Amino acid sequence: MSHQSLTEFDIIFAGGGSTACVVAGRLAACDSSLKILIVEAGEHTLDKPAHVQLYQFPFHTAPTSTTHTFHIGNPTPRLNGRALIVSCGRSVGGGSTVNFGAYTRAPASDYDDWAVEGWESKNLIPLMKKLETYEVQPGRPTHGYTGPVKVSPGGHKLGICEEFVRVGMTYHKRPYSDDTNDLETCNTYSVSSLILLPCLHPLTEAVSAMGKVSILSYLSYFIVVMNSCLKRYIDGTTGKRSDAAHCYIYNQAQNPNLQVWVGKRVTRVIFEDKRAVGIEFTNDHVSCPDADQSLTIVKASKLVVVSAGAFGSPAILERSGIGAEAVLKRCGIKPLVSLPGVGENYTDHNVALVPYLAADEVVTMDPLWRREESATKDALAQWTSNGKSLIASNGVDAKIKWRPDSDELKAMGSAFQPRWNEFFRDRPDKCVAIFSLIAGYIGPLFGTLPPRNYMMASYFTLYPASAGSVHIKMDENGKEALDFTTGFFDDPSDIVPINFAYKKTREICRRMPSYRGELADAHPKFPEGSAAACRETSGPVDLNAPDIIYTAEDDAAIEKYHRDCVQTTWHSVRAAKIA
Ligand SMILES: Cc1cc2nc3c(=O)[nH]c(=O)nc-3n(C[C@H](O)[C@H](O)[C@H](O)COP(=O)(O)OP(=O)(O)OC[C@H]3O[C@@H](n4cnc5c(N)ncnc54)[C@H](O)[C@@H]3O)c2cc1C
Repeated sequence: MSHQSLTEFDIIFAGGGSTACVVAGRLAACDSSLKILIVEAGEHTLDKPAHVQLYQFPFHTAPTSTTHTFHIGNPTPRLNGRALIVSCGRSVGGGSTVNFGAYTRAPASDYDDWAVEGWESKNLIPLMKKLETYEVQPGRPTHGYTGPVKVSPGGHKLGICEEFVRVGMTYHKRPYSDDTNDLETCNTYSVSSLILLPCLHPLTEAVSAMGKVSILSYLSYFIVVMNSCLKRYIDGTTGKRSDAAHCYIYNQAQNPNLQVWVGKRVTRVIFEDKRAVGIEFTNDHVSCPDADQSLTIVKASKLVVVSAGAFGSPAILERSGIGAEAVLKRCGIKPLVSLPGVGENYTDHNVALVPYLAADEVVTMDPLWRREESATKDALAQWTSNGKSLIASNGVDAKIKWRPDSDELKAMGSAFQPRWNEFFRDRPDKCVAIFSLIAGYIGPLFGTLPPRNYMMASYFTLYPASAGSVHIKMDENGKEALDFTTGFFDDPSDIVPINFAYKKTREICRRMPSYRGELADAHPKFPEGSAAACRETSGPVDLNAPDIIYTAEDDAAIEKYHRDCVQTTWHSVRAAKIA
């Protein structure tokens, strides 16, 4: 889909990622006479297995990948001198074609907090419904049933993830909920689908450990769980990823007025006075390494939309003379509009992925992620025949949107209390972090580990107080570069829930039947003789086992570990303020 016949358009989108595909696709479907151009740095994704098969998402993050753009942050003492690398999608459909495909909606209060008329949750829910076909359960008031984006459980039931939920509900004493994406529900465990029936032991534990309401919730888990699942952007019939490009653009291939130019990097927006009339672009050096870098202009009569994501959009605006005067001056760019917010307030979620050893007999994603030929062949055969199998899975089938209770808040100490009081306490739909289990290993030791089963505890904070920035700068050779400050852990309260989450998720994992110990090389380095020392074991501890007691030295090891290892959740936002 790249008819390069038109030379002048009504509307041009600078950047062809998730947002651009939805908006351009809807405009084209509404009025097919509109001449619309999407200019994208990356390549087409139409029907490419690497994009439509969800299990392949970790392969895109490899350092040699051309479907991600890698941005190197400035080294910071908060991360023990590390220069954190944050990547984002680079192809038609952007992040939606390479991401984990996890269906996670924000709570209603996130929208209401904007306090912008017309953008309250009550006005946005109808649009969210219009977007999706929620294949999971009928008749849910905040979900949609006729939209192009399919939401389903995906291909396979991962029992190991259900262990995480079952232990979480009993040991961590939180109820079960089958829908944590209704814009309200929080602090409940949710699971993929039932494999394990409750044995008497955990049920008895639950009865003694919980109040009456929790017991009812626990019981309801086993009643509703047959229908429930962690949801994914997957078409439940075909088993293919349901991304913005396939759902909004590629399905309009018959419309010659909707054009997508790939391998083109937008340099700036062209203005006449203060009216945007077109864009300037060149060949993208990653997609087309041998092509010339000459500049071309294409005109738009009605609108130019800057839709290049959290990194691309501020850079295009600044190159166009829109931004903070000091930044523009440093780069020798003539100012057009002074907008100091451009490139400021950069935020991302802070994640740690902590590996554990898992039993030989459980099903994990490891054989597929290790690209083992026979496992992949079998899974592909099943997926081709009925859209099911691990090919349509991301390996993440269990999670809790976690809010600390009073004991946990106390255990976290005073450093988090002001943030809790000011931001979370009176907003019960906002969680502090998401804990989840990944059925397999996807960390930096990928490819070097013995071929066995792994599982990873993943925890990321949802509302870090720290913020960074993304600007353009000139390097010592006079070439444009990125001046990127992640801001991670600049606010001292941000690391507190992360440190706590290590301990809590470790307690959950070591009670799971499939637990076989920690992958010690990728855990905190606890001092010699510490009770928290990590090791391989033959099985889990008892559900009632005492928690590990961490000394002050152990706590210091956990904090160092997080400063050394915390990474992006690839949820970069807020860097293209427009007013
Ligand atoms: C690895 C990963 C995992 C994620 N997991 C999830 C998940 O499970 N669930 C979820 O809901 N979200 C997830 N996300 C986040 C989600 O994908 C993004 O929030 C979303 O894609 C952002 O949409 P966007 O349109 O703002 O930007 P993008 O989708 O990033 O699109 C921006 C596009 O602009 C292009 N571009 C940039 N600069 C230029 C330029 N100068 N010229 C031309 N083109 C340019 C880029 O190549 C890109 O295609 C994940 C993201 C990643 C990367």
